[in-house]
Formats: sequence, C-alpha cells, structure tokens
Amino acid sequence: MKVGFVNIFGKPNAGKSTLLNALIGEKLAIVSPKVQTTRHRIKGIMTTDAYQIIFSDTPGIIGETKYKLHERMMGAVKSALEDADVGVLLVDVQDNLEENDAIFSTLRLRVPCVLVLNKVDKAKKEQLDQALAFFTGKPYAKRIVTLSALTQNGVPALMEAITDLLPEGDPFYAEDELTDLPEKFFVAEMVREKIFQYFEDEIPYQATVLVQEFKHKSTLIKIGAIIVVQRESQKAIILGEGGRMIKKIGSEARRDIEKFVGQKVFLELFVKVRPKWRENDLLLKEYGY
Ligand SMILES: Nc1nc2c(ncn2[C@@H]2O[C@H](COP(=O)(O)OP(=O)(O)OP(=O)(O)O)[C@@H](O)[C@H]2O)c(=O)[nH]1
Repeated sequence: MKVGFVNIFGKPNAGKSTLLNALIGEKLAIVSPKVQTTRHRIKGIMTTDAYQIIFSDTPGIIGETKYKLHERMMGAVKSALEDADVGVLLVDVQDNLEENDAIFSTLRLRVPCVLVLNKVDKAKKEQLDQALAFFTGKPYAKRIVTLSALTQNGVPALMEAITDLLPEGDPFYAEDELTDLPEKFFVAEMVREKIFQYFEDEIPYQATVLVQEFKHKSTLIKIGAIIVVQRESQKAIILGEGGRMIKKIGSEARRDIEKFVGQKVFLELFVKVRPKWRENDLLLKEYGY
C-alpha cells in the first residue's frame, strides 16, 4: 500500500485547518478567520485498504520575524518539510501569487509537492486560469490541484495526487487510531478556540493555554488548565465581571471536550499573568515551542 507523511504548508489564512478538517473529517484543528491560530503541528491519520496517510498542518509561514516565537515557527515549518514524504503547498487563489512563490522558493523543497489553489469557490475563471498558468512549471509544483476546502469540491483529486506521489510501504499505525496526539493537546486547542471566539485585538495572540491536569476518574475526566496572559488588564478581561466570562468559556469548552472524549468532564480554568512570555526563551521552552 501507499504510506507516508504529508505536511500541509501555506501562508496564514490560506485554509490549512479547513483543508485538514475536510481531509480527516473530524474537528482536529481550530479554524478562525484571524491569522496565526495554528501554533502546533496537528496530525491526523487516514487509513484505507489502498493507503495510510499521516497528515500534519504546520504553523503559518510568517514573512517577518517580529517575535522569537515566529523564528520557532519558521523552524517548525522547515523541520516539517524535512520529515514529509509529500508536501501540500496551499495557496489562496486570490492571494498575491508572487509572494507565495517567493516563500516556496526560499524553503527549497526536497520533497515532492502538490501545489493546491484553494478557495476556488470565490474566484472567477480568469483568475483561476491565471493562477494555474503562474504555477505551471515551477520546480516545487510536481502536481497542481484546484479545490475548495470549504465546499470540499476537488478534495478527491487532491487525494489522488497525494497517493500518486507517496512511496509504497507498511502502515505505521493501527487502523482505528485516528490521531497520535495526546488528549491534553486537544483540550488546550478547544479552550483556545473559545478565547478566539470571545476576545478581540491582541488577547487571542498573547494568551496561551496549558493543561496541567488530565485525570481519568470513575465517572468523569478531571481537567485543570491555565490560561496564561501577559498583563493584569488581560486577566481582568478574560475573567469578566464577577468571573462571568471565564465561566462561559469554561462551560462551552467543557461541552466541546465532552463531545470529543465521549465522557463527562470536570473542567477547571485558571488565569495567570506572565509578562513577556513570548520573548523569553526559557518560557518558550517550558511551554513546548
Ligand atoms: N470561501 C472559502 N473560504 C475558505 C476556504 N478554505 C478556507 N476558507 C476560510 O479562510 C479562513 C482561514 O482558514 P483556516 O483554515 O483557518 O486557515 P489556516 O491556513 O489554517 O490559517 P492559520 O491557522 O492562521 O495558519 C477561514 O475563514 C476559512 O473559513 C475555501 O475553500 N473557500
């Protein structure tokens, strides 16, 4: 069978999380119209009689290095590239094509890649033809596929292009294994999704979620998580008047987590202030970046 690792790359907002969700059919990555929501690599495994594909989506490729966090992100993109058997280079068909070309050329790809023009549902035919002509013959584009991750139109053609490029081999994972990521990670992502939903401006970008406790009890799972922010004022906003906001976030995240783990959950959230954690290498390490 065809077996291998497939990494999805693309500029922030290209639609990586949406595509991963369309491919895997489960809500594994968080989707938000704001840029830079995916800080981690997220893996899902797809197994049929003919193939096993291990997907990951990488953090958004950032052009400018504003924070050390972004340098780590570039490092993560590169290491993801080096791991992959096949790369998926995702481009929003309405985005600046030269800019995308510059990024893909800079990364100097050694793995075969499928260039994917996404969001065709909102593009005119001329625009699509123009983009196709632009990428045809580029050294990193072994195959070119057009699709809409949102409507899932064109997803089967992408699967065909990917499996074509994958090597033959034995499967890495048992068939029923959907993901190799620890449950803790999903819990953190589900809390982060609520933060993106309810808060504006810099809060979603400056807040991170750490899951401290994940214990299976007899009737439920007990989870304790900390939301780390940079300023007291941000802490006050997240708590809300009389703790109303944190309660709302907590009960909504709990419902999502219960759906995901298929069990009752007791979720306890705390908010902690740690100024400038983005710029401090030691803290970055502590938080696993
Ligand atoms: N119309 C349309 N919108 C799409 C399509 N794919 C993604 N989007 C939208 O584009 C936005 C960004 O999608 P994401 O999947 O979060 O993008 P991403 O590349 O994972 O972004 P980061 O996590 O920031 O790196 C969301 O509002 C999606 O709904 C598509 O095929 N068509």
